[in-house]
Amino acid sequence: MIHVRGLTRSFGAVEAVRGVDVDVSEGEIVGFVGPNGAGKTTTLRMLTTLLRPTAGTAVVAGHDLFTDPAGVRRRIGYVSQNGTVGPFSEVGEELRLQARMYGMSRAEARERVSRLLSELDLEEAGTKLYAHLSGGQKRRVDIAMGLLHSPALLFLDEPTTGLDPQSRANLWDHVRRLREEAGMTVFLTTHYLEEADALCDRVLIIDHGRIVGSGTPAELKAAHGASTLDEVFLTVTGRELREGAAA
Ligand SMILES: Nc1ncnc2c1ncn2[C@@H]1O[C@H](COP(=O)(O)OP(=O)(O)OP(=O)(O)O)[C@@H](O)[C@H]1O
Repeated sequence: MIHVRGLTRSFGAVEAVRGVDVDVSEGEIVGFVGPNGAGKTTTLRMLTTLLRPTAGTAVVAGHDLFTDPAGVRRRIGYVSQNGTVGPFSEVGEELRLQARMYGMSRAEARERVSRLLSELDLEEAGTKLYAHLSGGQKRRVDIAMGLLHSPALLFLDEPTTGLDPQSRANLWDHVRRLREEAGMTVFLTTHYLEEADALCDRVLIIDHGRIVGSGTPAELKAAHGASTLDEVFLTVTGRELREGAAA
């Protein structure tokens, strides 16, 4: 679903991403972790066609990132940290409007949105303003927005940041269900290593623009003689993720 070699992006003298290789298979949930400024968002923005790489090759969801970015966009969903729904938009209406922009008829849009709202336990949220929802509901609405066109591959940028533990667990249940019921491939960034450990099939660790660790959580722990991913992270980056996050 993702095959990337040597992906690179500089901003002037700053080498944000320095030759990253990524392979993600269909149906995998892959966690992308790293300290602040490590290059996660830059990588995500490149993989989702929002930022042009300086170098590298990449096939994302079956389309070449460089020669067919529109093909990539048709098959992926991207949920950014900020979301895209206006605070004073009525959730259902906004989703239906967006569905119409994807070319659905009025009836198809109504059907698609009501199905997504139901799948994401958002039935009650449909008639509310986005600003009036809980943090967890907002994140699920953001995800619904990213799923309208039934993408095969979903990118989530820190989907659980700022949520309380219960809402985080609930969100993860939904992410897992997307994979189980729709066969969705999910590539996400997170600052919570215990979540990545419990929920990701594989984890990629990026630091200073390079991949410094990759494998299943079990493989990573075994390779570093660690009992938690936090310990692995400390070993490969020389610091704790939360320290990085706070910095
Ligand atoms: N538009 C830009 N112009 C200049 N430098 C940039 C730009 N975007 C990112 N950078 C730099 O590139 C590096 C990687 O940033 P990036 O946002 O990808 O990191 P990150 O891992 O996503 O961090 P965070 O966890 O804070 O979101 C940083 O040094 C950052 O300052």
